Amino acid sequence: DVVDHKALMQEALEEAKKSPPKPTNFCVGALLVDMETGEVLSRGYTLEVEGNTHAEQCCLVKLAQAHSLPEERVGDVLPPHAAIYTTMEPCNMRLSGSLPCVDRIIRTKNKDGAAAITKVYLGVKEPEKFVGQNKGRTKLEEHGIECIHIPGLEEEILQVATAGHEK
Ligand SMILES: Nc1nc(=O)c(N)c(NC[C@H](O)[C@H](O)[C@H](O)COP(=O)(O)O)[nH]1
Ligand SMILES: [Zn+2]
Repeated sequence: DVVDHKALMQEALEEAKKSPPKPTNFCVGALLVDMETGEVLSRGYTLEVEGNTHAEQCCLVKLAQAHSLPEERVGDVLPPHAAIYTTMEPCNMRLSGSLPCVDRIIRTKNKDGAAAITKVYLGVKEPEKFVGQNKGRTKLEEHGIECIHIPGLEEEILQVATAGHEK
């Protein structure tokens, strides 16, 4: 395999550590990667981009902005096999009511209308603290987007993710 999944998940965790802790969300880090070359196309962490933004959302919007595109058109500039590495599985519902990352990932199509992001690598499932069980993986799989758990970093990912929560 040309890419080292655990090394990329570790890089996503390094992004998560940059996120300002908050009691009402999780500190998450994410990468957007070209699966054929292993090149990191974009990185993001929770709240990096102004507004109440998620790590996966930041990856998408930063790359779109770099090409003067709206977030929903980022697929235009993605390679045929892009993947997201996120320390926590993409959200499927957000207490703020903002568009969940599962929907942002699904709507990202390339020029011929196919899903531009075909794999999601996740470090941990979302703890059932804010929105109960996250059914996002099922929804992604229904849209042909494979979700793969990369084990080994769970403890540190959760420690970083909940840094803003009262002990
Ligand atoms: N995958 C993921 N990436 C993130 O960057 C992030 N913050 C969460 N967090 C999921 C959690 O369910 C939501 O943070 C709460 O539901 C509050 O919703 P808002 O974040 O305020 O929209 N999950
Ligand atoms: Zn999200």
